[in-house]
Amino acid sequence: MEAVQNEKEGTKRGQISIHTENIFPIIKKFLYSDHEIFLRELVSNAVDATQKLKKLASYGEYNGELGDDLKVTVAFDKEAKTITISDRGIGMSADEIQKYINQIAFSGATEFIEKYKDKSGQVDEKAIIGHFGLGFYSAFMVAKEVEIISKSYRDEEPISRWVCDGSTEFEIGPAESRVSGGTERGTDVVLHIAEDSEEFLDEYRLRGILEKYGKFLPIPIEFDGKVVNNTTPIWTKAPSDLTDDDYKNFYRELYPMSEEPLFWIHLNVDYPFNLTGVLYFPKLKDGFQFKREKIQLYSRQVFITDEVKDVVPDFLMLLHGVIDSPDIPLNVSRSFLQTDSNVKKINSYITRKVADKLNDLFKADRAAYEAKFDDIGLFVKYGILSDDKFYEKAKDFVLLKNTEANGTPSRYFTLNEYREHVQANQTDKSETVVMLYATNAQQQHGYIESAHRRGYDVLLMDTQIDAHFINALEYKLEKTSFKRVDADTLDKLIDKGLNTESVLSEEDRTKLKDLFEQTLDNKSLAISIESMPADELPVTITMPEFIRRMKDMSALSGEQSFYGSLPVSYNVAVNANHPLTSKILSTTDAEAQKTLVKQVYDLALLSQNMLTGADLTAFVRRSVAQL
Ligand SMILES: Nc1ncnc2c1ncn2[C@@H]1O[C@H](COP(=O)(O)OP(=O)(O)OP(=O)(O)O)[C@@H](O)[C@H]1O
Repeated sequence: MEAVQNEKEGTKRGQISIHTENIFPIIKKFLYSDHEIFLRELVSNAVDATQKLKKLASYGEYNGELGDDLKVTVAFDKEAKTITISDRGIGMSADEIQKYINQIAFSGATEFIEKYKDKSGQVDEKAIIGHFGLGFYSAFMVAKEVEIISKSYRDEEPISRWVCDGSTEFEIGPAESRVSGGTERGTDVVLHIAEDSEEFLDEYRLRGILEKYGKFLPIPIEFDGKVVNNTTPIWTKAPSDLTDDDYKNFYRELYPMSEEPLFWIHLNVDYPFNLTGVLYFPKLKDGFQFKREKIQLYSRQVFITDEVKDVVPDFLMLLHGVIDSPDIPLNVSRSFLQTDSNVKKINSYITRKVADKLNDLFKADRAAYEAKFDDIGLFVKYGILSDDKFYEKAKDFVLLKNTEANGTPSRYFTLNEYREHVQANQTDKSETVVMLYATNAQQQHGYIESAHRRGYDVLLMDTQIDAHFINALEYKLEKTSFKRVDADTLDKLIDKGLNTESVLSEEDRTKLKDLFEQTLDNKSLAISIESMPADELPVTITMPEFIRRMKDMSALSGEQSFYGSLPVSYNVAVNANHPLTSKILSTTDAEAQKTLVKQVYDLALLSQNMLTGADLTAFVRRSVAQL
């Protein structure tokens, strides 16, 4: 540290000096955790160099032949233990090599953009990948020695050769020819692979890396005589130039084994950040059997990662597709992504676009939207749960589906429509609209039917996310509560304050309760005698809403929770007004009375799909004996 005496006595000011010898090994080791990245960096440089040449030609600053095949070639030699990346781009003179390569972190790319910014006002920053002036050095993660043989596009410059063994010393001098033997413009980067990196001297491995990172690079990349990339992926084109088939084909290119997507969104922004991409809504099979990490993140057509956790809102992680943004740097780190303001903006932009698209689909063709809703519903509900801004839009297009009633097929409603639909008949004495739902139309059939008989409507909430969804709706919607049809007796589910008269005396009620308690002899059952309409079942088993819902919610989160570990409790409501109840009371034979109690209780279990094993066998025997 150099230090100078400050005016104030005893205080010194200084400047920390960094020595390249010290920092070089650190860069080599920590620049990228993944060594295969070297190829991405070097191929990106070669693509950049080619793009720059095209740019110069378009500005009239390069008048030579561009050649038909402005491609980048990757080759390897197992014997010589080399990997060579060659391009026919702008090339470098000896001075430029000294300037761009020898000065770490002095990026030629940044300088290039600066220089050409004002030229025509249309320098395409997006076309230039490099930004940091560090990428080249990733070569030393796998090579013990690196050669650059380069011929500048300027005719007067001779071919130069630079060699460095990864120390801070290098050699530079003239060369006779390029690696190909010719003297044409462009650059060869020859890596002499270190012993611990010989795994890269393998056709399969190299092709894999090229296909992973370079699948959509804008300049053809040739490996082993074949071009590995598609230089004009659809996200680089204007939506108006694309057909549905183009989008579907591209989806297949990305995910060869997948079913056709439901629909897609073409993203395209250039202010306040740059972003293009196509997001697909996949067909989701059976609730939550989806795979995350399906969205691929690119920066100027270079693949970066498929961990888009911070760029894409969590609830949209189920989407598929690509996002390309030059505003996301190549060497991204998690902590960077989390704090970067562009990333936050991208996140809310994507949320908005998705909401708008869904809204458009809903408005444009409701029937088609409804047909897809079973698949889309998961995104929409998940979005409502996780993002208030999304909810603000989604509340108009999220749909509720009811169960079919007496031959009336089920229908979809928006939140407002549904409220309208049930308000008159399902408002309780505290002015709360009670929305009834079933989680399994088959298992809860008996309860659904009883509700329908009273003219109530029952929603179907049969996806795993629904417990959370209705919980969220209860918070968001005023004076609304959701109750599962079997959460209580109907009079209590929607308590209108109208009590059905009981035909039983107080004494009979106590007697009946004691009789059920003794006969069923189960401490976890809460038995009550209720005055219900005579045409409802003699016994109804219910499961209180709150604990059950909490259990359902914790089941989805997969975590052990307080509610998850609670035992299920059941309420047994005996219908005081049912004729069988009077019959039980008037039966004088104690055994016959017990049999009746067991029988009506088992019937209630049976209707709830809860009668199994030995209890079921006993019930069947008992029933047969009575016939
Ligand atoms: N194949 C090449 N042809 C011409 N110039 C090149 C080539 N490879 C590297 N360069 C020059 O060397 C510079 C430094 O390259 P380097 O990869 O270290 O950084 P960068 O590409 O600018 O940024 P990044 O760190 O993002 O890769 C480049 O900006 C470019 O000017």
